[in-house]
Amino acid sequence: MSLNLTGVTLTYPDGEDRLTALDQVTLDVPKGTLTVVAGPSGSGKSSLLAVAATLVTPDSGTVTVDGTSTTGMSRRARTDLRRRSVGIVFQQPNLLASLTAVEQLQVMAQIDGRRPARARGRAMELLAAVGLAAQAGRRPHQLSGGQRQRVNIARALMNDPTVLLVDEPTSALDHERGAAVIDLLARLTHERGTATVLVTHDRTHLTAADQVAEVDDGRLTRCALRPPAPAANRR
Ligand SMILES: Nc1ncnc2c1ncn2[C@@H]1O[C@H](COP(=O)(O)OP(=O)(O)OP(=O)(O)O)[C@@H](O)[C@H]1O
Repeated sequence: MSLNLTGVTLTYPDGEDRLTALDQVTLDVPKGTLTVVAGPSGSGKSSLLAVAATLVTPDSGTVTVDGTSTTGMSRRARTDLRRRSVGIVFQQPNLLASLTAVEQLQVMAQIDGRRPARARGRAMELLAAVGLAAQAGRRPHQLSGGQRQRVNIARALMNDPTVLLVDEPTSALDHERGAAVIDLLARLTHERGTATVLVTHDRTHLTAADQVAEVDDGRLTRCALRPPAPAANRR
């Protein structure tokens, strides 16, 4: 398993009381599979993603990323684990206005102290993987919303993460472009072997999932792993 949550409970302060955002959530996300987490607004989807990203420490339960339990880890160790093993795609691409598509990716490698020439090669390879090789020199304002989200996804893959966490990536896109982004995420997950968690309120995205997890009021109400399709049918 590349990502495992076991008995995770997370509460937030709520006046005199505590609000339970996640209630005893247990979820396994194997490598090379796409888990779609669906649920209504306020059900705990973003909280689940924040805990899985090790950005928020749960009150109880364990989070294991790439075989490493995060229980009792220092903040520094969690940051290192995140940089090494986790890619995060936020809802809004948050691209830097002055940088070209390829530079958006290279910046990630520079932060990690990798060699610029190698980083450029990897950035170009990833842009090609998301269908944007020809747009590598364009700045964000010269790209469509769907293309910007593709750059965002490619950027999250720069550190070759084992775990890919994606928060509502299609909220700013029309249905057709949104579906294309979800198909892309499923393909990249299978090709690159990431353990991917996609959070959405759009139930049409469930069809792309290898595993469907439904959250309601902080509880996992359904979690079903689909049998893999015959090899010939998989893209
Ligand atoms: N920082 C916080 N402090 C207090 N309560 C919070 C905080 N963040 C979230 N909550 C509450 O925790 C619950 C779960 O919120 P969460 O953001 O995880 O839901 P969600 O399913 O992602 O919702 P949405 O689809 O609207 O983004 C909600 O009741 C929310 O109000």
